[in-house]
This record gives sequence, structure tokens and C-alpha cells, in this order.
Amino acid sequence: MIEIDRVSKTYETGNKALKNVSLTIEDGEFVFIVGRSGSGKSTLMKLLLKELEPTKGRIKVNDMDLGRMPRRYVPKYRRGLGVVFQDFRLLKDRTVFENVAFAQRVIGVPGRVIKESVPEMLRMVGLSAKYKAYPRQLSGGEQQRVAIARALINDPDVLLADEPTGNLDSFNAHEIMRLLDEINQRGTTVVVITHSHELVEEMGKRVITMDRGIITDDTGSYITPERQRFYYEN
Ligand SMILES: Nc1ncnc2c1ncn2[C@@H]1O[C@H](COP(=O)(O)OP(=O)(O)OP(=O)(O)O)[C@@H](O)[C@H]1O
Repeated sequence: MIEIDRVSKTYETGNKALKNVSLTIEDGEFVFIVGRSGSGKSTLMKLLLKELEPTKGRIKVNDMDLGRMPRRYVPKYRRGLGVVFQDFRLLKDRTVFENVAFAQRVIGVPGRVIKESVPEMLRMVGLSAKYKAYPRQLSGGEQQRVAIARALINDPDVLLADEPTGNLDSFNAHEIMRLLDEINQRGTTVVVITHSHELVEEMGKRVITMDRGIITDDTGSYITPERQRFYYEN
């Protein structure tokens, strides 16, 4: 569960990126975060990744209070989250297989396990045939699938995706959304930041709208506003 409790973030420039934002995302939810440029979406993502610290308020992920997390634990915490970006961020000089395997190698997963886990993950994202290819030999949609496979290989509870379809055409964007939905059906909590109204409407999921640092709308949630209020008042 992700619990954001009265969080504000003011940058050194005086820019108030988030103003007293409270939000709960339950295990297993699929949530879109939308809002125009500068509304605070990426700031929220960076706070969740503990790349930034809130100016005020508290963030808990799976009952861990990020503000009290020892520095040495942060890399391990981040590895527990799957992250996907608009620009894929693959290793250009490594194959598809190696890009996914790398995430396991760095945490010391034995080679014999990787030999089984990577092909299985590539099957899940529909890229079994391309395991030997290099990123430059793949389409944008395929590169994003590799990035998703890499994000999921260590079995995170939460997948955070920042504009995952921003560089894709409409067909590939739909395919990636379908894949994220499937991943969510398998039990992973999925949080997607996007500008695409079309995709958001089609998916029929919870949509959190941000504007100038506050949440202006939260629809389609299976947590009622009453429950949210109860939670924060108790
Ligand atoms: N490092 C920074 N220093 C100062 N101000 C910042 C910094 N990063 C973001 N901001 C400001 O904080 C506000 C929120 O920015 P943020 O990047 O979170 O918005 P966003 O909703 O993700 O926008 P976009 O959709 O364009 O990515 C903006 O006013 C932005 O200019």
C-alpha cells in the first residue's frame, strides 16, 4: 500500500510543486495520474522513489516510512519498485536478454535462475523471439516491453510508469496499456502517469487528476472518499 499523508514539496527555487497532498493506493490497484505539465506528477513519482524528500508530510510504502528509512536501505527499497520511463532507458550495448538479466545480476541472482526467469519474463511481454536483439534493432513498443520485463523481473509489488507510452504511436500505446493491465491482473499494483486522455478513458480505471500541486479529482477508485477521510483522521 502507498500512503501519502499531507505531503508538500517546495523546491529551493520556491516552486511549490506539491501542496498538502494526501492519497492512498491500495495493493492491487491500477491508478492513472493525470494533469497538465507542471502539475506535480513527476515530483510525486520522485518522492515515491525517494529521489526527493518532502518538505512536509509523510510517505509510507508497504508500511515503511520513507522519511525514517536508513540511507543504506534506499537502494534495496528502490529495487523493490518496478520503474518504467518514457524513454525506455535500456543499455544500448546489451541484448534484450542481458538488459533484463542485468537487474537480477546486480542483486546476485545465480545464473541458473536467470536462465529460466528471463525467458519466462520475455514470454510474458511477448518478446521471446527477440532475446538476442539489441535495443536499436527494436521498435519503440518492443523497447518499452523490454523495459517492462526488466522492471518486473525481481517481482516488485508496485510498478511505477512515468509516461510509458509517450514515445509510442497509438497502436503500440494500446498494446503497452494492455500489457500493464495484464500485469495488474496478476497482482502487481500499477501507477501510470500519462497525458493521454484517450487511453485513460478507454481503460476505465481510477484516475487521479492533479493541478498546480493539488489533487483536484479522484474518480473510479474502489476506496471511497469517506474511507480515505476516515483513514487520515484516525
Ligand atoms: N528541480 C526543480 N527545481 C525547481 N522547480 C522544479 C524542479 N522540478 C520541478 N519543478 C517545478 O515543480 C512543478 C511541478 O513539476 P513536475 O515536474 O512535478 O510536474 P509534472 O506534472 O510532472 O509535469 P510534466 O507533465 O511536464 O512532466 C513545476 O512548476 C516545475 O517547474
